[in-house]
Amino acid sequence: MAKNNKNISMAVIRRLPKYHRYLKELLDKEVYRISSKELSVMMGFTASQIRQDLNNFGGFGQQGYGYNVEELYREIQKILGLTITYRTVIIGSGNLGQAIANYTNFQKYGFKLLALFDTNPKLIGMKIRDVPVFDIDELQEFIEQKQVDIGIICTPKEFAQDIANKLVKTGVSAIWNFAPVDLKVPEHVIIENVHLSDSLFILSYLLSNQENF
Ligand SMILES: NC(=O)c1ccc[n+]([C@@H]2O[C@H](COP(=O)([O-])OP(=O)(O)OC[C@H]3O[C@@H](n4cnc5c(N)ncnc54)[C@H](O)[C@@H]3O)[C@@H](O)[C@H]2O)c1
Repeated sequence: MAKNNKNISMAVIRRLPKYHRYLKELLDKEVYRISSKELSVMMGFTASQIRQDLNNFGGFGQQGYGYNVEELYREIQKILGLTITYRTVIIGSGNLGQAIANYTNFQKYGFKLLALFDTNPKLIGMKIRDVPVFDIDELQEFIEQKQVDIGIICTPKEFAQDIANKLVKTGVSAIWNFAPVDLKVPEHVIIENVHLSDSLFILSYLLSNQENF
């Protein structure tokens, strides 16, 4: 059984999605048992790192047996909260908002998309897959009525703080922010930023510092 998840460090938590992904691949290939050494070769972590990480939430490894892939996968799903259904909305229904809405995999992991919002009359009234795009003026009432958990911000950065304030006011618990700006929200609201350009610039640094480039 998992220990109290609150005691697991964020450094370990940030590695869990990678464990989740690799274990899912193993299950898809009908591999049900794996040693920390084999996992380490696959994932590029040391075997001792893997043992340390997985010891954080219960001893799943058995000497001479390795890890039970299915049990470990289920436990990591539980720790990551992926056994819960979340109600989400997207604010900003342009390129990125629509791409996220069209990516059905998030639904499979329990992130239910209820609606998108925008200010552009050409988009309002449209459906992305089967999900409606509403006027931003309807955001507050919608969130309160449908008890939305997560607001996904895909607007230009100039509007992102104002949208975040609106989301906080309606009582959402978490914000997934794609606008390239650091938003200010009260402590009780969870915020996770995805700054794609930060990652791209690291790639640029590595590439431009490569010998022979
Ligand atoms: N497209 C990408 O690959 C990408 C990558 C990284 C980051 N981002 C960031 O994501 C955000 C969206 O990018 P995009 O390419 O989808 O832009 P986009 O211009 O295609 O879409 C933005 C949408 O937000 C809407 N909008 C503007 N103000 C609004 C408001 N107050 N309330 C509700 N909707 C509003 C616009 O009408 C538009 O439909 C930007 O901040 C961008 O920097 C995008």
